[in-house]
Amino acid sequence: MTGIAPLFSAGEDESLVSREANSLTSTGRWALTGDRKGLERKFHFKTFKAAWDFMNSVATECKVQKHHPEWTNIYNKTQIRWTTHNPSGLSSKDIHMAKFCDEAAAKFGELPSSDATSPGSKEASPLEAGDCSIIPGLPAAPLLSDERSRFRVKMETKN
Ligand SMILES: C[C@H](O)[C@H](O)[C@H]1CNC2=NC(N)=NC(=O)C2=N1
Repeated sequence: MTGIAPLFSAGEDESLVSREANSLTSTGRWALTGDRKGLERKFHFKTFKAAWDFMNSVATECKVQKHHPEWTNIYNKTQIRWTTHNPSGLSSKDIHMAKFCDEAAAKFGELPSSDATSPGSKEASPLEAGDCSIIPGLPAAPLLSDERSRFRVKMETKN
């Protein structure tokens, strides 16, 4: 793969994590995050229940791995970012969880969706997809603290 190299979590086998990250991004589904410290992708399911069951199965593996996602869910779509907070960067746990997500999503009937591409693409984000959209144009995987305050501002300006 050409393209930008990840920033690895300290102590990682960089050539191994790099190869595995490349193989995940080469499918076109996972993308390196803007800060190069993580991988992210969207998952699209038929129903909210399927998305939620998928997230529950990922959550169970999170407990096993002691590793946690940055994610959002809106209706039948889930956007997930895997990055390691400490030490900061991309790690083998992120790779493991990304692969786990791909396998779990298939089990829960992930839809082949043109929308399930890298978040930076021009495709519609879950919020733009119209299903449960409250604020069109809000980023799909917001940093919670930022977006909560943006949400408040939006709500306040309505009154
Ligand atoms: C003690 C515990 O294992 C750590 O705090 C874990 C928890 N989950 C984690 N999840 C992620 N994504 N990055 C971490 O550095 C991390 N650290």
